[in-house]
Amino acid sequence: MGKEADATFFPLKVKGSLIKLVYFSTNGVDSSSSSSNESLAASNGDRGRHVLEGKLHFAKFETEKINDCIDFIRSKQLLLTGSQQHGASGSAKCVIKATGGGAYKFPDLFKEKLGISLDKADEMDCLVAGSNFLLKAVQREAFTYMDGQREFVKIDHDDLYPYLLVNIGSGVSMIKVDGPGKFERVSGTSVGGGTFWGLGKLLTKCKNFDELLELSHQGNNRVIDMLVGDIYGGMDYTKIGLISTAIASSFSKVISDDKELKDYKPEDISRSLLRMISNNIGQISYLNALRFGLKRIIFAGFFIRGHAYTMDTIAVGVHFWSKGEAKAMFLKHEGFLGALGSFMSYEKHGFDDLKVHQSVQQSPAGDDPPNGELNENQSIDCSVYLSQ
Ligand SMILES: Nc1ncnc2c1ncn2[C@@H]1O[C@H](COP(=O)(O)OP(=O)(O)OP(=O)(O)O)[C@@H](O)[C@H]1O
Ligand SMILES: CC(C)(CO)[C@@H](O)C(=O)NCCC(=O)O
Repeated sequence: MGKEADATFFPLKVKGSLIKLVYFSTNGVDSSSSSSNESLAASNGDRGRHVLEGKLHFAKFETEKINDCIDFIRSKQLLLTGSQQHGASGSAKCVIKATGGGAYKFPDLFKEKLGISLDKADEMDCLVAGSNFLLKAVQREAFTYMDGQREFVKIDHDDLYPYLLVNIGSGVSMIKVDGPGKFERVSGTSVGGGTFWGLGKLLTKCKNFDELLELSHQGNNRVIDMLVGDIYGGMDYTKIGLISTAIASSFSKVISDDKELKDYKPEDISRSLLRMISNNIGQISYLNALRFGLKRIIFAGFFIRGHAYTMDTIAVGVHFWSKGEAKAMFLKHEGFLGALGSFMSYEKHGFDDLKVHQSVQQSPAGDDPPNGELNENQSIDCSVYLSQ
C-alpha cells in the first residue's frame, strides 16, 4: 500500500473488545508558507507556527486481531510524527498516546513490533475531551433519533454545558460534564455492550457482534418477554401508565414455556436482549439526568453502532420516563471519543506543539453510508498547529 500521509499523529484506545485508532494525515501540504494559511494562523494569535491542513481518520480493529492493527499502522506509515517531519525533534523517539486497559496490556507488543512507546492518557479525561470536541467543533455530529428519523442538532456553544455523557462500551460510564476538563463520573453500570455481546454469544452461538446485531433486526421480543398485556389479559394497566405492549418483565415468558434454548429463534433472543439492555441503560441514564437536573443526555460508545433499534429503544425510554423533558442525543463518531480525546492530549503531555484547529468542517454529508453506521470511514477535515 502506498504512503498515506506525510505527517501523522495517532492515538489509540486499546480496550476490552475493540482497538480504536484516530490518525491525522496531511497529504503532504504544509501551509505555513502559504499566505492564505499564514493569515489564518495570525488571526488566531498563532503567527509563526506551522499549520498542517489535513484530515482526521478513524479505524477500528477487534482486539484479538491486534496484528491487523499493527500491519495497518505499518502499511499507512503512521509512524512519522509532525515534529519529526518539521525537523523540530527529528531524533525524538516515537510515542503514541493510548487510553483504556490496552495501554497497560500491550506496551511490549507495540515496542517489539513497531518500536513505539505507548503513553497512557486517562480514560475519563479522554472521553470528555473527545465528546466536547465533537459537540463543539464538528457540524452535523450530534443528532436525535425518533420514529426512524435522524435529526441533526445545532449545538449552541454557550449552552452546551452541563450535559450527561453516557458511554456504552463493554460497561457503561455516566459522566456529568460541566465544561472543558470539568466533569464527574456520577454513575455507571456493568450491564452494557459487553453484556449484550457476552450473553448473546452464549445464547445464540453467533460468532461475531455484527451477526448478533443483524439478527436483532428480524426478531420478535414478544416471544421471550412478558408483556403487561400477558399479565393483564391483553389490557393496558392504565392507572399506572403502562400500555399492554410494554415489557413487564424481560425474558420472563420463557419461564412458563415448556421449551429449551434450541426451541427459541436466535433472532428473538437477540432482540429481547438488545431491548433489555438498551432499556435499562436508558432508564439509569434518565434517573441520573434527573438527579442533577440535566436536560441533555449524549449517548456514545461502540455498543450503539448507529443501530436504529438500539437508538430508538434508548430515545423512546428517555422520552417516556422524562415525560418529554429530557432528550437523548447520539453522535456520528460515537465509538471514537476516547481515541479522539487522547489525540487532543498530545498537547497536554509534552507534545505541546500540536493543536487541533477547532473550526473543522466535516467531509461532505454525502459520505454518510446508507446502512446507518456513520462512524467509520468518516474523515474530518481539520488543521493542526505545530509550534517551532
Ligand atoms: N465488531 C465488534 N466486536 C465486538 N464488540 C463490538 C463490535 N462492534 C460493536 N461492539 C460493541 O461495542 C462494545 C465495546 O464498546 P467500546 O469499544 O466503545 O467500549 P470498550 O472501550 O471496549 O469498553 P469499556 O469502556 O467498558 O472499557 C462491545 O461490548 C459490543 O457491545
Ligand atoms: C471500568 C470501565 C470504566 C472501563 O472502561 C467501564 O467498563 C465501566 O464504566 N464499567 C461500569 C462499572 C460500574 O460503574 O459498575
